[in-house]
Amino acid sequence: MQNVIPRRKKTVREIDVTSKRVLVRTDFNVPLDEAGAITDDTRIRASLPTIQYLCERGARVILCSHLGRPQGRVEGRLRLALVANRLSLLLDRPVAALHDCIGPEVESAVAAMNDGDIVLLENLRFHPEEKKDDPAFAEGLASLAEIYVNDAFGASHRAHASIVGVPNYLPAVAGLLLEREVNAFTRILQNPERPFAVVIGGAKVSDKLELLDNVISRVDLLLIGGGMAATFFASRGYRTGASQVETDRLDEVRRVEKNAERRGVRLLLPSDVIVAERLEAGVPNRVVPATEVPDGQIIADIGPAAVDEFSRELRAVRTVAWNGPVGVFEIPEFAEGTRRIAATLANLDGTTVIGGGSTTDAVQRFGLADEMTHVSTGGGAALAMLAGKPLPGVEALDDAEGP
Ligand SMILES: Nc1ncnc2c1ncn2[C@@H]1O[C@H](COP(=O)(O)OP(=O)(O)O)[C@@H](O)[C@H]1O
Ligand SMILES: O=C(OP(=O)(O)O)[C@H](O)COP(=O)(O)O
Repeated sequence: MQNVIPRRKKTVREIDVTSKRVLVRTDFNVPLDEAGAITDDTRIRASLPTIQYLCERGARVILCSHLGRPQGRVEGRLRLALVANRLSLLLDRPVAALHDCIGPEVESAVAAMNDGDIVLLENLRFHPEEKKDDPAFAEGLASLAEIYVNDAFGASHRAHASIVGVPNYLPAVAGLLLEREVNAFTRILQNPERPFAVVIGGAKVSDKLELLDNVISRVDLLLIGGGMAATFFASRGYRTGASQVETDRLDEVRRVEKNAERRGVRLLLPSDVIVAERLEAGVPNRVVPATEVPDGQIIADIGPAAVDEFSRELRAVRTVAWNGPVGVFEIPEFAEGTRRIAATLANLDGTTVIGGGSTTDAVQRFGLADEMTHVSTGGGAALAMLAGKPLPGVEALDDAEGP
C-alpha cells in the first residue's frame, strides 16, 4: 500500500492559525430520513476535533460541505442549516448558517467574524461548478480564507472544486479527521492479516464497480450484496424482476468475475434474496432464489440462506472491510441481512473496518459500532484506499517539511 500516501502531507498542527480565516472542507453529508431529520450524526461528531482545535487557537472557522446530490441548484431539504443547528448543540456555541457559499453576502459575513467564530457555508453542490471543479468557483471559495483545511475524508475521492481546486490558491493542510482516517487505513491495509474479505453493497453501484478490479487484486474473498448484486445477477443471465440494473456495465461485471476467477479470489453473490413490489414499509415481501426474481419484484435484501453463507465465510477470515448495506436497512423488513452481517463482524476475532455514511448509520442503529476495529466516515473513499488509489483530496495538500 506504499502508493497510497507517497509523501507525508502537512497537517493543521503544522501551521499558525491564530486570528486567521480558515476554510475547512468537512463531509457533513449525513443520512436524512423522509421527514428530513438527521438519522446519524457520526460525520458531524467526527469533525469536532478539528473545529475545536481551530477555535481554541482563535481561528475564524469557515466550514463548508456538500449534502446529498442536488443537481447544481437549491433544494430546500438539502440546506445545511440543520447541520449548523446540530453542530451548534454538539459544540455548545453558535454556528451561523449562511445562505450561500460564495458571493458578496458571504464575503461580508466572513469579514465580520471575530477570532473563534464559526460559520457554515450553504451546500456547495447547489452550484454546478463544485462538481466540475470550476477554477473561478474554487477561487471564489478560496478568497474567503487565508488557510484551507481538508477534513472531508469521505469526499476526498472526489476531484471537486472544494477538494482539489481550492488548494491551488491557499496553503492547504490536512485536518485531524483526515489524518486519522488515512493513518488508520494505511496501518490496516499495509499488510492485512489474511484471509482478507471485502463486503460491498449499497446503492452507488457504478462508482464502486470501477474500483472492483483493483480491490480484487488485494483480497481473498469478495462478498456482494445490496443494490450491486442485481447487476451481477443480470450479468449471469438471472431474472432480476424490477430491480435496478446498470445495463451498460454488464460487460465490466463479467470482466470482474473473470478477473476474480483468474486470481483465485472467491466472489460470492447471495443465493437467495428478499423481494417486494416497492421499497416501502408494510409492502408484502418474500424470499426467492437469486436466480428467479419474479417480474415486477425488486430485490430489497439478501435472503436467510445468503446471510448464513456470508456469515459462515466471514467467521473464517482475519480482516474484513465493509462498505454498503446489503439491503434497504432503513426499512425494518429489509434490515435483517445488514443486521446479521454487522453482528457477525462485531463478534469476529479479527480486524473489522466499516466505511460509508449509510453503513455507519446502520451499524450505529444496531448498537455495534464500538465492536468494530475502525468505523470510517468514508465509504467510496475507503474503497479507493482499499483499491490502492491515491485520494485526489490528499494529493492536493501541501507536502510536510521534513520526514
Ligand atoms: N437492494 C438494494 N436496492 C436498493 N438500495 C439498496 C439495496 N441495498 C441497500 N441499498 C441502499 O443503499 C444505500 C447506501 O448505499 P451507499 O451510499 O452506497 O452506502 P454508503 O453510504 O455506506 O457508502 C442505503 O440507503 C440502502 O437503503
Ligand atoms: O457519502 C459519501 O460517500 P459514501 O456514501 O461513499 O460514504 C460522501 O459524502 C461523498 O458523497 P458522493 O458519493 O455524493 O460524492
